[in-house]
Amino acid sequence: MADLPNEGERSSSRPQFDLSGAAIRGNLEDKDLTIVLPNQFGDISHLAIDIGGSLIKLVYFVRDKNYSLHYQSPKGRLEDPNIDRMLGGALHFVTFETGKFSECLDFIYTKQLHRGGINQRGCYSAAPSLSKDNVIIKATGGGAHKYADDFMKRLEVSLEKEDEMECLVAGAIFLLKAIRDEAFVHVKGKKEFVQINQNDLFPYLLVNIGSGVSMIKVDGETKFKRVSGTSLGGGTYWGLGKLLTGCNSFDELLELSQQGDNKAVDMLVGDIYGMDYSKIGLSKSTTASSFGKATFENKKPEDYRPEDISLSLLLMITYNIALLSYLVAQHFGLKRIFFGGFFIRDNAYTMEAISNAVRYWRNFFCGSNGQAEALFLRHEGFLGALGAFMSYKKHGLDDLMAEHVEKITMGELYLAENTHGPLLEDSRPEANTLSCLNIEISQIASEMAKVFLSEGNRSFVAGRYKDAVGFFSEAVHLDPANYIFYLKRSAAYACTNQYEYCLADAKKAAELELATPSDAQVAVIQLDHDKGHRKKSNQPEVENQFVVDDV
Ligand SMILES: Nc1ncnc2c1ncn2[C@@H]1O[C@H](COP(=O)(O)OP(=O)(O)OP(=O)(O)O)[C@@H](O)[C@H]1O
Ligand SMILES: CC(C)(CO)[C@@H](O)C(=O)NCCC(=O)O
Repeated sequence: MADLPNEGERSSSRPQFDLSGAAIRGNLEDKDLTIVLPNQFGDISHLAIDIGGSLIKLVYFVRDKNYSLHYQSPKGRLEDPNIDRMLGGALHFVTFETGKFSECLDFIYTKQLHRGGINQRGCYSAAPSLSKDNVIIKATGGGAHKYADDFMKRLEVSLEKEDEMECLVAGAIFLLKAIRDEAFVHVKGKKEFVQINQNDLFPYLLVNIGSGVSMIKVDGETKFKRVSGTSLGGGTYWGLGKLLTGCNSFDELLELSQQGDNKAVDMLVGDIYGMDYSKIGLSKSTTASSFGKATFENKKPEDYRPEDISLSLLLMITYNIALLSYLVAQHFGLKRIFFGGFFIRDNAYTMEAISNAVRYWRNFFCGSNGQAEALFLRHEGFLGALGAFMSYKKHGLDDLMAEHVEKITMGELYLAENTHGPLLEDSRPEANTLSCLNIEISQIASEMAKVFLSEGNRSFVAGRYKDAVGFFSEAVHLDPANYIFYLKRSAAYACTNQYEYCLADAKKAAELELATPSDAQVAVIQLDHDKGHRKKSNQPEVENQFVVDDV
């Protein structure tokens, strides 16, 4: 087992990730993207973030004994205070809209992810006494630069910036090398998972369709170059779609496209020729000009159905990105094009359109000799965040023993009809992605406060009064209306000879506890008495009567 770092020594230099046995938790039909790391025994950094033009992506690790291959629970072992450090765990994936940045900060704060998170038993996964100066979070994307000050102000953490392209590449390589059932092709509406021979992975083209599009030629783990890009991206679909249809969310716009008929908006070859233009290989149903029909029809914008507009826009964007990608791949002689980014949104229609376009241009240019193929990744939108996560310590995937990386056989087919709906569903509500936006923060805060309360109690009983003050303060911060937390902190302050604070907290507790004033009032009297006593004897003795059971 890896040596454990000293508490409080949290820096960017971290023990190696143990990726052996890494696997996606759900089955192939699931949207659950949680990645289980069953053999991660050493300490591990808990949060990385990718702040893009449209979306913020979080990846965080939570230890969990259920995911440990080696975990046995003989009686007594659970009492080992170091047990948490020996367990495996899982990587969780969450997104927020960049425009709702403060909700993301609330989420991180409430879960205390910036301080190492809370483990299954409700304890800090990292050092509770962590010096705030040491706390860094790996971050990538443009927002890592733009929002660094906000992180410092709200969470008192520094963002350690990692280059966006490096992170995209590192994230993709991690997924392709370590995770089974990650990559797939889309054929006739179905996903077909593919086994990628690790010795034959490079070179490939990585096309990340975010707000804008980056095309990266990847020749090796650290050998890559951004060879092209286009501003015609996910932001264009969502931005134009919003303006033209009045939709309130990306998912609503995408949903509309499913009921759309692009022929109602697009000018087809048939509209121009009245027939196929077979000499150059264009059938009459081919789109000749996206949105072109509006030029000759005497209609107002509101006469066009939002469904048709959405589909026309979706096809316009996907076909053009696919064409550009194909041409770039062809130019560099690359046979695989991996498409990532949240624009894809696990949407069957989008993937089908991209795959068909790549196939069409491959046949057009190379006939049956063509090899270029479109591939997709289940963690499509999280490449950058995963890359940032991996960068805590340049992990060197080659160090992994080959037999540790599970190889996949051809996965079961995935039915494309099921690909709509929320992208990332998780059986546990706290690990949901977009649904996190609706999370009841105050309820979580109250639960978290109880966790801090019990940690405080534990420290108090163990005589670690300063730590107890820290824990009870966190509880007060999270749930300032609960008198118990002030009462507890008051007791802890008494033990550290901070009588002014002790009395102030006891009074606050009495003030809050209107329903059953007796507890708090007794405490004030008791503390007033203790204060006098201790001033005389100078002994930090406080009776454990204040350490009552958890609320
Ligand atoms: N809930 C959503 N809200 C907004 N956009 C969404 C949503 N779901 C999917 N998208 C699509 O995903 C795109 C953003 O993808 P992604 O998160 O990969 O890029 P980004 O990091 O925000 O952008 P960039 O890398 O260009 O800064 C949006 O432009 C939109 O097309
Ligand atoms: C600016 C970035 C890299 C930010 O992620 C992305 O949005 C992008 O690649 N846009 C396309 C820019 C261009 O090459 O025209």
